[in-house]
Amino acid sequence: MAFLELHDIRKAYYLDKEAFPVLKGIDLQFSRGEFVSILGESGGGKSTLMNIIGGLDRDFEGQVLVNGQVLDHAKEKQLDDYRRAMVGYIYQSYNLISHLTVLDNVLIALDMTTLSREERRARALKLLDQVGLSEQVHKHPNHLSGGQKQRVAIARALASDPQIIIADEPTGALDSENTQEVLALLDNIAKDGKLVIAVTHSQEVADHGTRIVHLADGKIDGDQRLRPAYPIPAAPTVIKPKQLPATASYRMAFKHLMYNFWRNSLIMLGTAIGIFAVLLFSGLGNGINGYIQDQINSLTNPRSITVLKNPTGKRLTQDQVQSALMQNMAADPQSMVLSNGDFNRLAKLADGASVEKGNMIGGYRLNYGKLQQSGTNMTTWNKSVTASSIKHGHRPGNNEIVLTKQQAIQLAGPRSYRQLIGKQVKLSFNWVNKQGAPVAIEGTVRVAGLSEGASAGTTINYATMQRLLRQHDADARPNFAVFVAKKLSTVESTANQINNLRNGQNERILSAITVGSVLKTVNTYVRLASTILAAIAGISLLVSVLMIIVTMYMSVSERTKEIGILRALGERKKDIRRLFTSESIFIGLFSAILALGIVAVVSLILNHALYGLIKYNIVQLTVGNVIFAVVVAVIISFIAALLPARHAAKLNPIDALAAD
Ligand SMILES: Nc1ncnc2c1ncn2[C@@H]1O[C@H](COP(=O)(O)OP(=O)(O)OP(=O)(O)O)[C@@H](O)[C@H]1O
Repeated sequence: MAFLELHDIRKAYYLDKEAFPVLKGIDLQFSRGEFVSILGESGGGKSTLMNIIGGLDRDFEGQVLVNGQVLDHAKEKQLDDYRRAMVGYIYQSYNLISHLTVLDNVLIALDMTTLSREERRARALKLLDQVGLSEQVHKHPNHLSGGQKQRVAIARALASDPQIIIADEPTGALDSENTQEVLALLDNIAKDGKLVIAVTHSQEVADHGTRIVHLADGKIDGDQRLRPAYPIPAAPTVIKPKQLPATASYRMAFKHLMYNFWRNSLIMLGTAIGIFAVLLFSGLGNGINGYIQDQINSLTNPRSITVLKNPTGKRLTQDQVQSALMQNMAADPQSMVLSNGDFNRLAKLADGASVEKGNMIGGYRLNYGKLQQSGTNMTTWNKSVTASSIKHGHRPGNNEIVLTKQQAIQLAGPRSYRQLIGKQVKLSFNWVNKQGAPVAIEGTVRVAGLSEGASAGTTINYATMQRLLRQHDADARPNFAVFVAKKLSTVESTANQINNLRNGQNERILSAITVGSVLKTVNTYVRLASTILAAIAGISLLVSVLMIIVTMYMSVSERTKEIGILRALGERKKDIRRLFTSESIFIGLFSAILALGIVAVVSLILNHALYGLIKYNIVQLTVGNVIFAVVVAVIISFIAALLPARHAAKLNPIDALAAD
């Protein structure tokens, strides 16, 4: 039984539905140990026949039998396995992969065998030594002569120990000396018991083989045996094939990335800028949010709830409470008075650490020497105010007041405003007595400190305020309360309870103001700003994605021939797809690392530059942000590569090999 049989092989190419028959019924039988030369005029169909024998062409009629088994050319997977296990190719134009070294070019065929890493390397080096290239193994193909390139191709074709070697014009591009050497190598391969089929135009080359088959007009018109086939060795070495492992694709993708290092660096830089924008804006979002919280918390104790009388009886929003308070405080101060009953009810609420009484006045005047200043709101010092809101001096003790920096500047001038601390100022305001008649209040207080910042306020010692009011026979009953919760987590629910306290007429009696609800409003704006920033970052990320897509498409068209070579070696569509997706994932991953580096430097600079101004690190990246950026980078680079990789995998191996 012949090792390889061709039965009635027919093939036509179609141009606008018109058939151009190239092979018109080929019947041939080949045995191992033969060195067969296929001769014929140009365009006679020799390469077409080789593609069919080599399992690259699936579109033909007739049967190919290997070892008595029909090769089902309808099944692509079976042909992949056949090429991987059985066929080694040698081409006229060598078809080496330019970005791999000589050694790696041979190793790619060995990646699809069950040999261990060391065995693969040892075999590749041995084969390169046999073809006389042991000194050149670390060179890239473009540093070799034509003869040397063809010898690398022979070593690669032999690497996985295939039984059939197909050589399409193997000496076509070589001088006579190299031609002789290559022919001797091919003869040696046949001597090892392999089937060598070489296509040639040259009678001289054909005469070196054991048999010449002549092809003319799509048919065999001569089959001449020059000498007997070589005997087959008793126990041939068998190297078992296996499918390409994923790690081999990753390795190759990485090597390609490194080979085009500078070009890829630019692409990675471009992608990194997109990821950097995402990271920076997330970090800024965190920082601004944290800064605002910090500012508010430093001015106001977050566990405190300011409680006011609700003169409307209805539910009020925080804004309504503020404006109702202002109106009532001016028009009818007594409507805002909190009764002992109110305080008792507050004291009974769960989770209360303390309930404090406070007085708040609407309009007042301050006099220092000849200068006067009027203010709109002053409260007694209470637990909702934190000591850190006082930037100079200290909290108001007995007979003391804390002014805002602005007030101090108006009273003492921008240069010497701080010297106001410790000085006496005259405080005057209008209030009412218990009967509701107006009373003018006047007293002298010492400036204890100055508050500064967005929510800086004027505060006076509670006992001092009480004394001032009583001295003038004014109504000294408290008009606000400060409830401090034990836990931050219950502040909002307690505030709700306070808002829901009702009198006998089922009217709401109190309104609660918490810093949490102020924070909520602020956070809404911060979130809005963050969303806008995220959208900008998203756009730059989209540009990055498009860049990767374009790069990958360019890469596929540049590497079309390589795709053909890999398919001829037995790689599956899946392997080709993975080659490109993994390269893209590497780009994404390295871009993310680069972006992290850039954002680390930029945030360091920004934080350093702004710290002096705001005493806060304005860019704050969390581990979550970093993980998110890396994951997003990997996912988008994978998605970006899907279409180009699919396109690469779908290429017809014969067309890919024919690419320039
Ligand atoms: N993909 C294709 N589409 C259409 N026609 C094709 C295609 N490939 C080959 N042909 C035609 O089929 C014929 C046989 O081509 P083939 O390459 O097999 O010839 P060949 O004997 O190897 O020629 P050469 O010795 O010049 O390489 C030629 O006329 C060629 O133009």
